[in-house]
Amino acid sequence: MTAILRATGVELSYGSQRALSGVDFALSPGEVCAIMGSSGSGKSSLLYCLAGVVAPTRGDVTFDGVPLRRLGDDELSTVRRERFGFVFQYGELLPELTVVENAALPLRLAGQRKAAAHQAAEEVLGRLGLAELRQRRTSQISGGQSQRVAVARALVHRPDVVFADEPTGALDSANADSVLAEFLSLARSQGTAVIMVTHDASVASRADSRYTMADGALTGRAAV
Ligand SMILES: Nc1ncnc2c1ncn2[C@@H]1O[C@H](COP(=O)(O)OP(=O)(O)OP(=O)(O)O)[C@@H](O)[C@H]1O
Repeated sequence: MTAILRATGVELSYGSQRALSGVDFALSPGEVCAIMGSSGSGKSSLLYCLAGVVAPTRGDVTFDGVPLRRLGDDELSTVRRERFGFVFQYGELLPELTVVENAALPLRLAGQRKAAAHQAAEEVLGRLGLAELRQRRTSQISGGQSQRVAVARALVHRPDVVFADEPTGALDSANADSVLAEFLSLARSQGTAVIMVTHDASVASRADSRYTMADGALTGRAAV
């Protein structure tokens, strides 16, 4: 199958600090992939390069057949906003907005009207068991609920790829298990590919494929 996202010979240096060296990577549409590795091995740096947040020092990242470095800033922002989704360790929600407003944000930023955006967001929130909290401000919900809202926001616009950096790292293990299961089940049901960075082997075990980063190189892959 043609890769939706591909890295070829990607290198990244921060000044004299080499973070990535010669990374090759390919993600199929709908594939769930986990990237493990010790602290400082380059996992977040790889995620940033793959998501077009940081430009590699050398090599190419290609999304849907187009090298990201050929895109201008506006085109790259549009790809990130409309074709990608993001989940971070602490949710990173906007506390002054309600649950449904947070979840609907990608659709509103893409120009969708409020009623349609909120309807789509409520459907996703319902699938994550959050329907009753939809009018609550996100400063007034629990950590597990916040992370579910972050998952809803990452998936609501049916992106091609979701980038998840320690998506359940801030949760206790019971909560982490259920949020992860709901996240991956929703992503799989809509054909969204996922790249998760994780320190947790049980999180990685739920992926279709697993890589390990060591010293800026991607050293192993095991497709399930
Ligand atoms: N902005 C930066 N400036 C300089 N060096 C950086 C910067 N960001 C990361 N690094 C360095 O690049 C290397 C890779 O860092 P990166 O954050 O990608 O690792 P990581 O595997 O995600 O680590 P962790 O699991 O601790 O989050 C490390 O040596 C780190 O110190």
